[in-house]
Amino acid sequence: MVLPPETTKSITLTLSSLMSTNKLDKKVNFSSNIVTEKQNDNSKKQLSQPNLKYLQNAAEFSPTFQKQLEVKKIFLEGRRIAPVELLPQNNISRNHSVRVYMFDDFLSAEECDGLRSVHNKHVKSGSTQSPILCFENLQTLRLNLESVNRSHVTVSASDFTEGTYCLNETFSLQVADWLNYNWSYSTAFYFGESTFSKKMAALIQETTSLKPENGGKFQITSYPQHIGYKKHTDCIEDNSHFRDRFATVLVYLDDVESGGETAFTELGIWVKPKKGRALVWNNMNEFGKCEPLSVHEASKVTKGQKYIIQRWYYYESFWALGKRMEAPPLPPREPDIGMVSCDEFHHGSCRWYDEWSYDVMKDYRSTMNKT
Ligand SMILES: O=C(O)CCC(=O)C(=O)O
Ligand SMILES: [Fe+2]
Repeated sequence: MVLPPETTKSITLTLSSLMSTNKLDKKVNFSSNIVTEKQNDNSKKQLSQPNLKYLQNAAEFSPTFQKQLEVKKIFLEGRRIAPVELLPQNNISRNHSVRVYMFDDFLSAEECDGLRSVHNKHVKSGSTQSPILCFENLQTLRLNLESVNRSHVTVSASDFTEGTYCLNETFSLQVADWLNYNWSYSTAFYFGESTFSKKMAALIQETTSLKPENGGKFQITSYPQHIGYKKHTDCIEDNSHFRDRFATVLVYLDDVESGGETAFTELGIWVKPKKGRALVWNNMNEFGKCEPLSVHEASKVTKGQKYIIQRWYYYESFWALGKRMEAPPLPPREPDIGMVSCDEFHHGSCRWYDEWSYDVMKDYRSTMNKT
């Protein structure tokens, strides 16, 4: 999916105070960890001046690079956590860098249950109001409408609230209804916000060599029945910079009754969700090039629900990576309202998020495109 919220480019717009991550460092108790900060009422905020401290910190930051994925077996708390390489099941030559590994029992049943429960609570409290819907572009909005037999609804750029790719609250409600609320739900927590985040980052480092400082947020996602996520790469093909997702770590937090497999369509690899099972793969090669063969999809859940936790590891780290940033001032919105972001129609799906990203803003995106 194309959603790089943890990018340094936003410094040209705003970004002021950053919360001290340690403030939220509580005991393992999962429920206290996810998004304890209330969203401010951004509707009245103007773009603030770039914060000097931020700019200084960002300028002084020296990146670390993650160019390899090296897996190994460990024993932890009575569990044997061992990698199994999943080999391409079609005739594709091995002349590419993508490696896919599976570890069963990566997380314990208690950890999976704790993460699911905190995610559910958080989604419930965040979805008391219908969310605002944001789209990759106008064409994505059109194609989404077409997919639910609403091609007769005429939409234009003026349907997006000024400065954004988001619909206003009333139109969001209408489109959400047409789309039948068909999306997955993501909640996030950040390194240092809990002892669990540190434990998980250390476990990943030990088993895969992926450095905690190259990791982004921890994202828990649930897929209701009939929902999946279309075929996509986690990195941006032909990207001109290295601040992109080198590797993905995904752990299934429960079994799924039917469907919900992660399918690497080009490699012919197909993985069934199983509670505690991790899937780890690289999306980019050692030279920082996005590998099209890493393309994958979340097949639709046909019965039950699916839960995963993911963390992306970036080829080149940057100062804002893995830090909870202040939410963007646009679009105007009620406090605590959720966001649904719909990625480019053919390479992504719609997903509800508990936090707002700068990606919804037009001027942010034009800055991204120019740099
Ligand atoms: O849920 C899955 O199996 C894959 C999810 C995924 O690829 C993503 O969110 O980028
Ligand atoms: Fe993905």
